[in-house]
Amino acid sequence: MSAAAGAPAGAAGSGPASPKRNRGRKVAVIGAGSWGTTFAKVLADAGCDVTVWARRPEVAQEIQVAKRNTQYLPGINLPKSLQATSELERALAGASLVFLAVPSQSLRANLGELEPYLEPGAVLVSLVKGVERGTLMRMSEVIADTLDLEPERIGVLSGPNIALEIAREQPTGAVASCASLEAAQDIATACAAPYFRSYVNTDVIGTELGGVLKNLIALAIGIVDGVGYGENTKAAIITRGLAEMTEFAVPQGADPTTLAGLAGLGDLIATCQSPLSRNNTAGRLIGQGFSLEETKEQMQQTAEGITSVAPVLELAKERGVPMPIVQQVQMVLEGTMAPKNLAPHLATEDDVPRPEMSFGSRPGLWARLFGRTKGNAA
Ligand SMILES: NC(=O)C1=CN([C@@H]2O[C@H](COP(=O)(O)OP(=O)(O)OC[C@H]3O[C@@H](n4cnc5c(N)ncnc54)[C@H](OP(=O)(O)O)[C@@H]3O)[C@@H](O)[C@H]2O)C=CC1
Ligand SMILES: O=C(CO)COP(=O)(O)O
Repeated sequence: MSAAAGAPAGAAGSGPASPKRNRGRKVAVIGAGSWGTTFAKVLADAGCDVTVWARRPEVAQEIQVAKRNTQYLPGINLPKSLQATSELERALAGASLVFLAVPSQSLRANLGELEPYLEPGAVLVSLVKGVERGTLMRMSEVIADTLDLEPERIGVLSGPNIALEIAREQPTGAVASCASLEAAQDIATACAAPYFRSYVNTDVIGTELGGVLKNLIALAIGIVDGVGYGENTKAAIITRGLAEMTEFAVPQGADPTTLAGLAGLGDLIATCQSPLSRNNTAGRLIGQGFSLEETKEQMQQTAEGITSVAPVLELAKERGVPMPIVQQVQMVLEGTMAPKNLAPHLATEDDVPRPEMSFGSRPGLWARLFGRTKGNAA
């Protein structure tokens, strides 16, 4: 069992986060889209000396000079101290922590490009919520596979973190995770801004999968919203979606309590409720009758769920885990199921109605989830 999430790192008995704690600490953010730019602001507001890398020089220039990123964060003033560049070497010079905020399908190539400039001992932290097509790897696995780093140098940070809300300094929490609890605490401390606090754990698999899987459920929510179904339907999808996320993640080594926390349920709620969510928005367009291609054309930003559906279902099939909601999302995306039929198929197609929790038929999973076998349940 991984270390349980405790008090937010850096918060114990110390009152509000103090930027002094991070003074002089050089960190880098790779990717200057909505989340990369927002997270760079969080790190700067936590007192770090931050450089964000943008692949387009004009984006780097706008952040560096005007302290704005109008394409991704309209109306947001960025901290004066925030530096930006389109040169990886400059971004990574002296950085002990490197936060990765690019789309999942480009991460492997980006890692290859940045490798020559990494400082010895630098810790890489994925902010990415996707799975690599083809390899079916989570992003921490892609990092390990590409850079051959020890687990203590690979972290993830995830949670209910809609970028624009955080850029407006609306308070929220996250989970920083690493095989080394000390490294997780270090990551959490680096981004401890007054409006952004992180809990820590060593459950990298659960923390990472929470962020990946909630996107798929948010697509389903968007679809039924686009169809015009109401709150009962959405509540059923969120609840069954969490069960589906947990049944998928736990056999892969995730701690069920992680899925019940900020990186699972918390992010699921935020993404399913927010009209700012790109996955939710993409689903809504499809529910309204747009094709997948038309939807992709309309989306200006990354909706990771669209690319994660296939690899997640492949993994689920390999492991014999039923994922009826995600399966139906795939059918709707492929055009083989009408959006209005997603919810009626929601619960089960079994001839005999079954219990809400299906872990009972798999005693090992039941024991992992609840610390006891079904037979000796209190
Ligand atoms: N936005 C959010 O609220 C949150 C997002 N995330 C996750 O963060 C990750 C990044 O998403 P987000 O910032 O929102 O996405 P955006 O679509 O807002 O931005 C994507 C960024 O990646 C860059 N990019 C695109 N393709 C490449 C490439 N091939 N090589 C290098 N850079 C590339 C884009 O550059 P360019 O502008 O030049 O196209 C842009 O800077 C995703 O996995 C997402 O799930 C996690 C938490 C919150
Ligand atoms: O991950 C997110 C919130 O935690 C952002 O969700 P979207 O990618 O759907 O916008």
